[in-house]
Amino acid sequence: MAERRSEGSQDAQREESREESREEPRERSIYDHAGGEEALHRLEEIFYAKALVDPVLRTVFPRRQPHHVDHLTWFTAESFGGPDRFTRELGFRHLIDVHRNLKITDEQRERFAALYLEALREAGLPDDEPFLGAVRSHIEFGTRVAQQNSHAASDDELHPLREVPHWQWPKAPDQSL
Ligand code: HEM
Repeated sequence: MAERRSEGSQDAQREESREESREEPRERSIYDHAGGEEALHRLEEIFYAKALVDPVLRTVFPRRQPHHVDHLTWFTAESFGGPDRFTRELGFRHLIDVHRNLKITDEQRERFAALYLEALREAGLPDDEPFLGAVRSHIEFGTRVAQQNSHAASDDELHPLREVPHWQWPKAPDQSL
């Protein structure tokens, strides 16, 4: 039978997790800081539910695609320093292909980014500035790449990115001194 924790040791555990949350975010991967696969999956699920009913995005997301949330989770996990499942199982070329010819408008790109940040809050992911900064820049960059690729009439017009980007923590203010 599992040993029951005494009141004292529960207090110690709570104290320990408070200590952990005070840990400098940049000391671990963005993926671990976010809460790993489970947290990112929750975020993508909330985001996708919003996108599917959004009037601005309805034309690009007319119906639920069964793999969308999983694939988005794999991509984000890999980009944030987690497992490289997206590259191993799908490959970056797949990402280019799915956005081709979508003709994403500025309004759609901006709405996609806004809903993503809304979902981030609702999913209960960390809300410290370094993490929010990393997600904002990741989504800003990613939506621009997707938009450019969605209009490319030939391969020459594609964004030059050819692999899942490895996102970094934003620079701490004191590092720029
Ligand atoms: C950071 C930006 C973005 C990332 C990381 C991303 C990633 C992905 C991924 C992983 C898929 C799944 C492909 C599959 O199921 O195999 C996908 C599909 C798709 N994306 Fe994006 N995307 C981004 C931006 C956008 C934007 C701005 C739009 C349109 C406003 C868009 C529209 C779509 C559509 C329509 C599909 C295909 C249909 C579907 O799976 O629902 N994406 N994207």
